[in-house]
Amino acid sequence: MGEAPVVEVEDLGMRYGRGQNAVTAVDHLSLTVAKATVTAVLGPNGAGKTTTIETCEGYRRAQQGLVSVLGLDPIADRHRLAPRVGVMLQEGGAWSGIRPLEMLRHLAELHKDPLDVGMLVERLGLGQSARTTYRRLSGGERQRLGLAMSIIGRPELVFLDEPTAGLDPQARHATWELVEDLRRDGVTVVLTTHHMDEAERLADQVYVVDRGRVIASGTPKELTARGAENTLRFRGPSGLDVRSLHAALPEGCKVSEAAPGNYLIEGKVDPQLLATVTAWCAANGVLPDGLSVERHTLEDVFLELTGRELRT
Ligand SMILES: Nc1ncnc2c1ncn2[C@@H]1O[C@H](COP(=O)(O)OP(=O)(O)OP(=O)(O)O)[C@@H](O)[C@H]1O
Repeated sequence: MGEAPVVEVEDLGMRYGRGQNAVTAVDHLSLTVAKATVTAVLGPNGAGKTTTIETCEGYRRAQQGLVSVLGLDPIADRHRLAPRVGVMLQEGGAWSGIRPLEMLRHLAELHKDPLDVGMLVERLGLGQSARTTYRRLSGGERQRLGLAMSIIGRPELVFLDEPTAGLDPQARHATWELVEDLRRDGVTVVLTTHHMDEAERLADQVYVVDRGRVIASGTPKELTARGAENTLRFRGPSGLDVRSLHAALPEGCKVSEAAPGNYLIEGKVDPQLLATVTAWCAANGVLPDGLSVERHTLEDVFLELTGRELRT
């Protein structure tokens, strides 16, 4: 038997409003989070990620199903959970007149063994804004402060709602590194994101959510290994005879001219297939330009499962 899950959501159902105007935000959603792992809840806007995570944080009561956090009930056991769980909300969480440095020092005093305030300020690039009042901080600065506030007390478990939304690349990377350090220190992290690269980079386990339901789950590797294996692309003159190319390839490969002069081959892309394609090109006097074998991404997985782009 492995260790008990840190977070367990079973058959969660959540609706907003009543009667005809009711909106189903979360629909029979189940997920399990193991200790000292990073779990990403990945999905487009409105998929139900925030509602799910807010239920785990004890801000909303589960209308259907069960939610357990560190073996406790997020609402009934709120006071026992508070010192053990860090929460980064999508919006704010600090008073408008307070400065980041004051806020962090204040929180540090409330904890027995806080992280070093200076280290957090430095790592999250908050040095410049450490003495600016909260109301004057940029969205990205507020977000980085929110992250610092959620982890300063060395929680066992952290919930991060869209931790890198709107951050510049440098701040995104600083956030990712911090999350990786948390995992290394044995902290369990649950985050929501609509960036598949973030889920691919950080998560041990990904739950792909759409319209309130989990439509796929697994490690990033497992998820991207399913369905169409790989894609081979090349550019050439437009109007090549794709039927002739298709006939040269093993059964099960799809060939298309995705845009004029842009050719796409989907299927089991192996060295043999690559050799067949280049031989066909040679026989037809075509010099393939920009020939590339592309890995299946979580973005492709989402597209295949829903017929829609992830970033909506
Ligand atoms: N307070 C509310 N009242 C009514 N409907 C709501 C409320 N909060 C969320 N919803 C609806 O519930 C659904 C799920 O929203 P939720 O915020 O959980 O999704 P999300 O995946 O977190 O999206 P985002 O990435 O935009 O935050 C959406 O259709 C949303 O419009």
